Amino acid sequence: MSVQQTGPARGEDSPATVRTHALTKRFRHQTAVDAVDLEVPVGAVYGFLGPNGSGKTTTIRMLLGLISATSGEIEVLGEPMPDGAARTLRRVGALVEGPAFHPYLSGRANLARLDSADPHSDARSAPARIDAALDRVGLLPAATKRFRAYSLGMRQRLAIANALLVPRDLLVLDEPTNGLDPQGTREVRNLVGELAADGTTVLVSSHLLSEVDQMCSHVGVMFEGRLITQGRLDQIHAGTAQTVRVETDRVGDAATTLRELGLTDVHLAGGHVTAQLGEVEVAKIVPALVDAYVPVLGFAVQRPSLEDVFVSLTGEGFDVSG
Ligand SMILES: Nc1ncnc2c1ncn2[C@@H]1O[C@H](COP(=O)(O)OP(=O)(O)OP(=O)(O)O)[C@@H](O)[C@H]1O
Repeated sequence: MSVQQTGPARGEDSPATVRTHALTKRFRHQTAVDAVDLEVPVGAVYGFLGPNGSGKTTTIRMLLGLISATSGEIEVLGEPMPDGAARTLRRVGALVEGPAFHPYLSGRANLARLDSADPHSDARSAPARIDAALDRVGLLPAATKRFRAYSLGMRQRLAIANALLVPRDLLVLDEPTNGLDPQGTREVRNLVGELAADGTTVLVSSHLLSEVDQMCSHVGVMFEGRLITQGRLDQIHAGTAQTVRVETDRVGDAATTLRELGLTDVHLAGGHVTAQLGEVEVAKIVPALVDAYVPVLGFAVQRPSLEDVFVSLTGEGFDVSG
C-alpha cells in the first residue's frame, strides 16, 4: 500500500510546522509507527485520523519528545527533535494526557497552580496570562467556580486553556473530544476552529471520521502504524471517484445515455441509475438525458465521504462509531 500524497508537493521549501521522515517506533516485536512521513502545513487544522491502536498517540508522543523514536527524523517548528526541544517546546501547547486538576479548586486557581509548577513561566505575568487563556476558551465567567462543578466540555476547555498559558505556534491535541458528551464535543470543536482562525496551527488526533471531516482543513490517515494518505481534505475528496445519480422512471434509457457520454460502472436500480463520473463534464449530463427523452426527476453528483476514501485505501471498513 503506497502513501497517497495530495496538496503541495513534499519538499524542504514548503513551510511545515511538523515534518517527519521515516519515523518509526517499535515496542519489542510490534511496529507501532512504521516509516511515517508526516507533513503539517503552517496554519492547518490537521486531523490525525485512525482507528484505535493505529499509532496516533505514539506518533504524537514522539513529536513532543515524550518517548524516543526507534528511527527516523522529526522537525517541529523548524527545529530537529529531540535536540531542539528546549527551544521548540515552549512554542508548542499540548494536550496529550489531561492535566491533573484539583476538584475543589476553581478553574482559575487550578491554572495558577499548574503555571507556577512550570519552571519557565513568569510569575509576574501569570494573572494576566491565566485570565487571557480562560477568556480564550470562554471560561472567564466560570473562572471562580470549582472544577468539580464544571461540565465535561468545560473541563476539557480548561485543559486546553492550560496549553495556552503562553502564546503558541502549534497546538497538539490528542483525542480532545474523547469521552465528551455531544455538547462538550461541540464546544471543543468550535474552540479548535476559533484557535485556527487566530493563526495557530493545530494537530488534532481523532478516531472519528465525521469529526475530522467537519473540523479539519487537512488530514493524515493512520492504519496499522502506517500513514496511508495525507493532504488537504478537499483535494483528497476531489482525488477520488465521484458518483452521479439520476432519478427517473426510464432507467434503461438513462443508463444508455450515461454510457454513451462516457460514464462508467453504470448501475440500474428501481427508480434510479448511478454511474462513475470520471472525466465527463457534469454540465453535459442533464441536457443529454433530456435530448434522449429521459425524464429527469432528480440529479446529484455525490462526492465520496472520507469513509469511502478509507475503505478504498485499506479494503476495510472504518469503525465510525469508535
Ligand atoms: N508503551 C507501550 N508498550 C507496548 N506497546 C505499546 C505502547 N504504547 C503503545 N503501544 C502499542 O502500539 C500500538 C499503537 O498505539 P497508539 O496508542 O499509538 O494508537 P492510537 O492510534 O493512539 O490508538 P488509541 O486511540 O487507542 O490510543 C498499539 O497496538 C499499542 O498497544
